[in-house]
Amino acid sequence: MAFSRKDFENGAALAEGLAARVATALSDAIAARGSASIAVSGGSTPKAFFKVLSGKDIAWDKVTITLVDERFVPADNARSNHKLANEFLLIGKTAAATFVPLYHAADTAEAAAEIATRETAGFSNPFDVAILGMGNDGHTASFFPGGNHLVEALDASRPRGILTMEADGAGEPRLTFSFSALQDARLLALHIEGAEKASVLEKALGGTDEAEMPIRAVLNRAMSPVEIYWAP
Ligand SMILES: O=C(O)[C@H](O)[C@@H](O)[C@H](O)[C@H](O)COP(=O)(O)O
Repeated sequence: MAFSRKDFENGAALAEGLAARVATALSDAIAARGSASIAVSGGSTPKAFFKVLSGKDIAWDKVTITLVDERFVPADNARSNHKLANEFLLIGKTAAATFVPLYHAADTAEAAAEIATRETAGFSNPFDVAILGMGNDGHTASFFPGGNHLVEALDASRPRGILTMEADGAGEPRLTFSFSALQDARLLALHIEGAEKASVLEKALGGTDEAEMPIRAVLNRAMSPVEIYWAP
C-alpha cells in the first residue's frame, strides 16, 4: 500500500497543483519517449483541474488523451465523459492533443469495448498519467460494488483493455479500463474533494474487502505509488 496524500486549501489550489504535476509528467514523457498518454476520469470533480490543465503550454500535439471510463452513451449525451472532456479539457492549447474515445456506436457495449481495446492498445502500456476519481460508494473508474464484471476488472493478471460494467449505482452500462491497464501508470493520481470523500477514503484505507470498496484494489495493489490529491 504505497500512497502519498497532498491536501490543498481549496479546489482551485488543488487544480493548480495537480495540473502542474500532470503537465510536468507529460513533458517528461515526451522528452524521454517522444510522446505521452493520459487517461482522465469523468464526473463532476475534475472540471477545474481540466480547465487549468488545458492552459498548460506543453507539446499537446504529442499527447494522446483518453478516458478511464465512459458511460455507454454518445458524445452529445449529457452523461457522456467525452462531452465533459470536450467542454472542459479539449479546449485552448489542449485541443491540439489526440483524443481517443471509449464510446463507439456499436450494437452492444461489449462490441464497443472490443473496438476501444484495439484503439487504445498502442498508448496504454503503461499510461504516462492516469487520473482516478472516487465515488462515495468507494468505486473508482467503473469498478462499482456489485458490478457484473468486477472480479474480472480487478484481476491484475487480466490482459489490459476495456471491459463493460453494469451495476446498480452505475446508471447506463459502462466502458472501463481494467485495473491491469491503470495500476502501473507512471503517474497514478486519485483526485477527490470534500469531507464525505475524505471519510470514504479513510474507510477504504481501513479495510481490504475490494468487493465492498473497489478503490481498495488501487490503494492496496497498484504497482505504482498512488498520489492522492484532496481539497475540502
Ligand atoms: O464516469 C465517472 O463517473 C467517473 O469516471 C467516476 O469514476 C468518477 O470519478 C466518480 O464517480 C466520482 O465522480 P464525481 O467526481 O462526480 O464525484
